[in-house]
Amino acid sequence: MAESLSKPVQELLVNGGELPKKYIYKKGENGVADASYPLIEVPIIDMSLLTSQSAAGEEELGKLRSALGSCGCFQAINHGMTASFLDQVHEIGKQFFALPPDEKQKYSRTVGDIEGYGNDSVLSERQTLDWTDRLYLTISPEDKIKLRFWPEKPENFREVLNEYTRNLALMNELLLKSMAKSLNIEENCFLEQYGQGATMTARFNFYPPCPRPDLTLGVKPHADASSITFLLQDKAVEGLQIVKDGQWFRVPIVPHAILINAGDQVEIMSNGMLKSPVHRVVTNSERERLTLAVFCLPDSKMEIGPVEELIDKERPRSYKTMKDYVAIYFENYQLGKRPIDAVKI
Ligand SMILES: O=C(O)CCC(=O)C(=O)O
Ligand SMILES: [Fe+2]
Repeated sequence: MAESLSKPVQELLVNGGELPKKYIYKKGENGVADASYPLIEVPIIDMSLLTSQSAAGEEELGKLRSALGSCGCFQAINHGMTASFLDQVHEIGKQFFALPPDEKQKYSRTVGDIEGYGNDSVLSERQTLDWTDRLYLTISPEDKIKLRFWPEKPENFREVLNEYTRNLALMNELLLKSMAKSLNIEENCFLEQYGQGATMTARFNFYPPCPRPDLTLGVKPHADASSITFLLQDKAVEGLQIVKDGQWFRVPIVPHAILINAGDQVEIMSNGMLKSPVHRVVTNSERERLTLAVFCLPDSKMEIGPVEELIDKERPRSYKTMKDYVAIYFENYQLGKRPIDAVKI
């Protein structure tokens, strides 16, 4: 079936009316039970300690390894960005979604492209759509940026997003090295698989209030195709949930921390020692929620696979080596499969 575009979620219920069927899961089918879910304790990691040669530095590397090896995520603090700067990053997203529909539509994505403003791609008639509108942008490298999708309002949008990108690019490099060190392998092992054409993409996720949280999902369960994902959560409104040991948990908000999770490509490169967690977003009937996810992706022309030093008798190779994991990801995602299973041995 050819892809079709649908009306922004934000505009669906402005004049009242019924929740459209294509957003509705059958009772219970969205997996959201009536009972509330427990909060998970997400480890907090002090980024400034990761480069320290001290005992505290060693300890932080140990925490990093155990966080990514168990729940697959952690809250990064002391990351070098001020609270007021992160508030600005959040604000540019909020202000964009608050613009009149005509203004936002100037940046609409087109059929077959994921970049730009829009909502879930309609790829099959049976698909249940996510209750969210998005603004999806390539933010690095510069020559892959498509400025026609970058809002001109608010005025500081481009400047703020560029500065955020520069900060996260440095953090990505620091983390890839720290992850390698924490696994006692040469610090450039993961970076070497990155290549020259590595990219970063940003996705502003806007979740309008939804009258039936029991029948919808903000984002259906998935793990990320990235190597590393940086999530700037909404400071005031919860919604993210994560699977650990087969159970769903709510992810707490830590204001001005960046929630960092391993994506599938780190799980693959680390031969499964670091985990790409399955997560979803639930809706709520009262408050809108805005988050910004930034995905770091290795060069699609590079071969990605488990680092040799992490393969041995006790831990045999668990994943194939491949190029362009993102393409494999979307092919399988559309078929309703967990993409990483397609590259498991
Ligand atoms: O909005 C969130 O809390 C998470 C969004 C997410 O999982 C994604 O954009 O991949
Ligand atoms: Fe995600």
